[in-house]
Amino acid sequence: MRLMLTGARGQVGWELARSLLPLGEVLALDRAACDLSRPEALAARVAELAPDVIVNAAAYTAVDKAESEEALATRINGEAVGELARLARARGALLVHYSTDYVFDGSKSTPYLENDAVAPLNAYGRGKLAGEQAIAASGCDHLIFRTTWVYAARGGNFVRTMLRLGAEREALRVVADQIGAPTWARNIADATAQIVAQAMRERCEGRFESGLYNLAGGGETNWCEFARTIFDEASRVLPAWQRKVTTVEAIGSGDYPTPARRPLNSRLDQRRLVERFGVALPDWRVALVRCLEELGER
Ligand SMILES: NC(=O)C1=CN([C@@H]2O[C@H](COP(=O)(O)OP(=O)(O)OC[C@H]3O[C@@H](n4cnc5c(N)ncnc54)[C@H](OP(=O)(O)O)[C@@H]3O)[C@@H](O)[C@H]2O)C=CC1
Ligand SMILES: Cc1cn([C@H]2C[C@H](O)[C@@H](COP(=O)(O)OP(=O)(O)O[C@H]3O[C@@H](C)C(=O)[C@@H](O)[C@H]3O)O2)c(=O)[nH]c1=O
Ligand SMILES: [Mg+2]
Repeated sequence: MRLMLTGARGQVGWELARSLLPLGEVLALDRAACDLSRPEALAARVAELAPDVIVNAAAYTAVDKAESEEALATRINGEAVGELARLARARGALLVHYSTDYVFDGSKSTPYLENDAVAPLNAYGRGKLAGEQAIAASGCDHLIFRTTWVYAARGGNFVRTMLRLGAEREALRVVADQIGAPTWARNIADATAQIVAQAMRERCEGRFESGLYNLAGGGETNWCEFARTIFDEASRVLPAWQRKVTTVEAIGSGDYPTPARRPLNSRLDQRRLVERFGVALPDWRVALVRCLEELGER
């Protein structure tokens, strides 16, 4: 089996490049090798690589910057995704893609189900929604995983930002009214590999059905509690990390102005994934400790 992987140097892409290895030949492409800001160039790349599966881990993920670059964000997260989907459809390949909790406005009082009404609050969310819709419209065989609050030992993410700030400053202010579940990129990648293996068997047997699935860490928290947990666990398992922060003040979103609005409720109900694939990601605290331990081994 030939698996074309885009965004191979991103948080999820980096982990996928390893997790997908047992499935076949992984054709891992970074931004230079496959640039989604040029959708018109994708057809030649796909023809050349002849993949059975296209795993799209590339995305424009700078949420605040997207407010002033919506056209570019939407070209990458919407138009290019539609082009990949049409190319997958034309050659009978399976498309695996990731989307986000930011397709929702966060006004629901319980965790979001896959078929809840979407209403993105920001440009990034609108572009990601356009990508989801383009895939559905293409008619290709696909799996879309909506994930949330992704972090990893490498790349730009909240955990690494907090480790940096917590070693520099005595006091931090972090929003406590946005709730969700941190998700370790490693867990996303491992779950993806297991699910793709199952999906390819189902396709051989002619009983595969495309679908959209929530895929997020277990449990729930808010950004402030997440930050405090990062500091407590890092103090315990990362001896080389010099903790300076003593106070993490819980604030409201209104006290932390950003260009992009963010949903207050980012919780994604995991039941559909469990029922269809028997896959559930570990509790966010367990995954965080594993990731920090790995950072400490470097
Ligand atoms: N990060 C998060 O919190 C969340 C992410 N997601 C989704 O999960 C998926 C994976 O995200 P994640 O790994 O966290 O994101 P990252 O930002 O870590 O990685 C994205 C990768 O895409 C690459 N990229 C950016 N622009 C282009 C382009 N024009 N052409 C090709 N590649 C490009 C980046 O390249 P370069 O390294 O050169 O910048 C980077 O390697 C995405 O679909 C994202 O929308 C969903 C919910 C939460
Ligand atoms: C650095 C910092 C952030 N914050 C807040 C801002 C924001 O509400 C929250 C998290 O900050 P981030 O910049 O990591 O948030 P953000 O980049 O919006 O994270 C999102 O990324 C995209 C790609 C997604 O798809 C989402 O699931 C989500 O993970 O913490 C503070 O309150 N204090 C701080 O010191
Ligand atoms: Mg971010």
